Amino acid sequence: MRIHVATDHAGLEFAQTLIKHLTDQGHDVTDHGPKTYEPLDDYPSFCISAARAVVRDQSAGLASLGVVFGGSGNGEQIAANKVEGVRAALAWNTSTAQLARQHNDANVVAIGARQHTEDEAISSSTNSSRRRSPSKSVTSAGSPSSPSTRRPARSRATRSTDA
Ligand SMILES: O=C(CO)[C@H](O)[C@H](O)COP(=O)(O)O
Repeated sequence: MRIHVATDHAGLEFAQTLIKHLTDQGHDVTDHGPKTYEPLDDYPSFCISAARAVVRDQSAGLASLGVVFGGSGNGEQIAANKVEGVRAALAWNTSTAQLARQHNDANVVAIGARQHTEDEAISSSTNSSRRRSPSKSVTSAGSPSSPSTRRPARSRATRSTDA
């Protein structure tokens, strides 16, 4: 499957980890940037680029999905949804990622890198690439975690609403 990934500085390491994971799984991944850490970069252009690519691929009959990362995922979802033909869902656990595919036919998933561990984000991204199937089986995969561009994951009880 083709998968288009975009982020900003807040999700850069998550995005790079996911890209490696998906590439290792045999997916055809396009990185829409940013490629390097720039604390003042902003997410809209990256996310819109990925969203447009998903629509372009799907219009051509190709299996294609998008994943956009940010600190919260909120702005990234909003930006992606500006593109006609995109149905971007904010996933905050594996269940909401699955439901976004099963009930909403989402073609882009937005994930808040500062709200999750990398393992959670990869699980949500991986599961969001699966549409309703007879078995409804899901898998998740782990990955090494690197902390330099993200804040540590907090427990649900202490998690704040910052992006
Ligand atoms: O989640 C986001 C938008 O929804 C951005 O990643 C977040 O706002 C970036 O914040 P900062 O510039 O303070 O690192």
